Amino acid sequence: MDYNDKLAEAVRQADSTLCVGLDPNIDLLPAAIRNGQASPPVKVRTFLKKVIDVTQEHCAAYKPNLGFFEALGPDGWDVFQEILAYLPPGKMVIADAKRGDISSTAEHYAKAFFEQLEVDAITLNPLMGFETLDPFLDNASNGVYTLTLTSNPGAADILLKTLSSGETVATYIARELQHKQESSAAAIGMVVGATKAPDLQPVISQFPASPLLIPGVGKQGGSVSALAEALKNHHGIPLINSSRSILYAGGDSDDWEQEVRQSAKNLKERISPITATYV
Ligand SMILES: O=c1ccn([C@@H]2O[C@H](COP(=O)(O)O)[C@@H](O)[C@H]2O)c(=O)[nH]1
Repeated sequence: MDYNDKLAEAVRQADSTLCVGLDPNIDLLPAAIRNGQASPPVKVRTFLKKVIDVTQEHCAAYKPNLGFFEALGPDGWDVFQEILAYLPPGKMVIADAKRGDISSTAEHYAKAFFEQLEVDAITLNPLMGFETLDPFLDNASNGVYTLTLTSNPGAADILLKTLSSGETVATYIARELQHKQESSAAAIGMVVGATKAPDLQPVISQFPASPLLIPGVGKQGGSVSALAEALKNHHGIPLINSSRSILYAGGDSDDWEQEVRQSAKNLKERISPITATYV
């Protein structure tokens, strides 16, 4: 199935555009797991499986961020694979890896993520140029989310700079991605930050059919209502990601799983006016 069809089906099935970010920070795990005797990779595996159990009814997608698994050392890769295998069928799986390199290297990243790990999508960094995306784009069932206007303050350092043409770098990237989509089988999506909602419209309007991956609600403080306004004329399906505000909602409470479940449910409900325009 094409990436955009899989995405539409996942959103329809869950009646949700929520993407749960899987960013397992060993220091923030609930006390009941953190203080146990198991090794850090085992603790992370136990934690994430419980998170997946209690959030799956509320989300369309999961976004594991590779950095958190790599930080576990050699076992981290095994945990990553075990978690991928544990994710329920029908959920979109986006590897947040932010890769980007010359084509002979990028070909190997594409093989690793799409052929070995079999994720649905990967995040890519376009700073080395648009040809670096090519190795990821030959299969219609795959998606890529390209950093376009990121949620962090440093987006102002490059992505919000104005070019001599008068447009921002982010707007230029979005327009180039729209051109690239015309000759690509895979779906080309954009990563845009909810924290940048006031600046989003001129960017995403360059590529209105592009699926969007939107981090920045929750701990980064992005406003859901400002985001809804920015997305008003966008046709590509958005996935709205939150990681820490869901994963660590339970703190050290004995009932932490219920609080994680409730946090995912609450965010699903808050973004439901956005979801409603895509189901
Ligand atoms: O512009 C970007 C791109 C990626 N991220 C990633 O999303 C999550 C956000 O985590 P929260 O805990 O919900 O803040 C994290 O994995 C980032 O690396 C981003 O925040 N902004």
